[in-house]
Amino acid sequence: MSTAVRLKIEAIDKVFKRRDKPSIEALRNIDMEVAEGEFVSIVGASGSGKSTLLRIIDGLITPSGGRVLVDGRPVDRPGPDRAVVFQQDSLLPWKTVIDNVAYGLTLARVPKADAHRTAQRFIDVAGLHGFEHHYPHQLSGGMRQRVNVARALAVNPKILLLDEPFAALDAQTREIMQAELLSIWQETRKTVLLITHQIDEAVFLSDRVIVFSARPGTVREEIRVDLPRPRDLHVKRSPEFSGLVDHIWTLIEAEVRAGLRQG
Ligand SMILES: Nc1ncnc2c1ncn2[C@@H]1O[C@H](COP(=O)(O)OP(=O)(O)OP(=O)(O)O)[C@@H](O)[C@H]1O
Repeated sequence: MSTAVRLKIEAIDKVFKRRDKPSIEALRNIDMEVAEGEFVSIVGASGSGKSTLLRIIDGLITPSGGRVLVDGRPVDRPGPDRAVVFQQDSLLPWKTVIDNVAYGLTLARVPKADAHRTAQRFIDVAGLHGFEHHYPHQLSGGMRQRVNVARALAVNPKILLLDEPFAALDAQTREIMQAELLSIWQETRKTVLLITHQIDEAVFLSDRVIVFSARPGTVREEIRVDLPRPRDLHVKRSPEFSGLVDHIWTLIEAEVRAGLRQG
């Protein structure tokens, strides 16, 4: 595996200033790296600043201190090198699947035939072959999220940022989507940073899991996941898998209790 650093987070702090109310320190001195082609997840208690960090990486929020580097170059605004998938799908309801997936390319003035060819490739990768001309309302929640992932990949970003992409799905669909995401990742080998509340999801998908402390979010621990790849859902029944999940659970539980004591 390549060890080139694709994403570097250097000493990121974030304090939200609020009118007539105390400021909120969301993140404190976050340092982390994601290698090219690596799949990394961040887990942590609610309010530990995970989404804030993802938005800083995407360039939607300005940090109070520190910087984000992609391939060694600082970034401070959204750009085509980073694509985000959020919990709620952001598909255009009046456009078909293929036009939704091709949308970013058309905005970048890629000729329609080329845009559709690329879109078709990622529709196939995402297991949506045959649904190209459906509209979002004709699809299930899981399928809509696959369209979102296909759309994010179609613009060929260097980094795919996933913010709780399956949180709105039921438990069974969510498990299937985890396996689908893994096969998409195995095929494309994108650099991925995922935020999730589900510890088992993080362990199943990732090369590394980063556990955040309660607010202000700091890196509490980094856990390498050495489960063999390619993985399928059966790996969740292995003792190694359960051991990792238990360990992360214990860390987060301690943070949640510490957070509750702080109020
Ligand atoms: N725009 C904002 N203005 C003020 N406070 C904010 C703003 N955005 C986030 N916060 C606060 O910053 C802290 C971190 O929020 P964030 O959403 O990043 O946490 P999170 O770890 O993603 O939480 P969750 O897991 O519940 O989604 C929270 O206390 C939140 O209320």
